[in-house]
Amino acid sequence: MSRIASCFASLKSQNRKALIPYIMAGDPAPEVTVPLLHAIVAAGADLIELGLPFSDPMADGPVIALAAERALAGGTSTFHAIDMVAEFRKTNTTTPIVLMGYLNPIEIIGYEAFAARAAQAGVDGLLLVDLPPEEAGELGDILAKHEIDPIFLLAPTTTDARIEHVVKAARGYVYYVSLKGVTGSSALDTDEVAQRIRTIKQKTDLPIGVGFGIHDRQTAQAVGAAADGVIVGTVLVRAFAENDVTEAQAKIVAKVQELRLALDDL
Ligand SMILES: O=P(O)(O)OC[C@@H](O)[C@@H](O)c1c[nH]c2ccccc12
Repeated sequence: MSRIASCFASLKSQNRKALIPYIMAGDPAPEVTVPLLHAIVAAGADLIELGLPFSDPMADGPVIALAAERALAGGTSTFHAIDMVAEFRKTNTTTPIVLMGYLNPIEIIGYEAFAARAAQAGVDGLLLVDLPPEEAGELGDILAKHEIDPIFLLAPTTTDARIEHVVKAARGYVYYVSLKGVTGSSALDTDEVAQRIRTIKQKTDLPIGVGFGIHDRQTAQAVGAAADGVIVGTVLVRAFAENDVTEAQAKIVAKVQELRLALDDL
């Protein structure tokens, strides 16, 4: 069983929901990331989405786009991000890590070189925002060979026919984007999210993680009641824009703890 599958299976057997923080690799500096990964696991993260810095992150709002800029300015590349996972794996062999980014840097590296190195580092999944399953062909085969789960996005506007198609190509979990717009948007309609999750669940047994707009106890509980996991990005990443590194880390840890308690109190 993959690390992602066993993570969700173990949570399910305990009737708990996955807490999935998103952080940007190398934000604001390379040496910050690995200790932060360990700290958020200790604070209650079940799985981590690690952002790959990219210069044109079109699905991201200003908070995460600025995090990518800080990471790039600090010298973090896709390979550096993979090395951070290898470093993390020296002392953590259970928490799944999904790399999250855009296709371009991976095309430049080459699919095989990327996947081989990511798999060796202990990466579990890959989500490329601008790569729909229809276009994943060759990369999909290479990821399968290296046992890296391809994660795909479903949006409020995805038709039922397309949901079927996407979930067939997906492994690990399905990422349902709770609202239209870019990361960091608010205006979460939790009733609509719950209804969409029911529709998706009729078409797949994969766990469903929901992200966009989750930032506090109330939004985590409302979404966590319907989904298998909640993904939280902007409210964490923002800490680095507003504080020095030590304070930012403390705020991120406190927020992860708050969300963990909220999900365990459902
Ligand atoms: O930032 P939010 O609203 O908490 O949503 C999670 C999101 O940031 C994270 O999963 C993510 C970061 N970059 C993305 C690009 C597309 C989809 C999702 C993402």
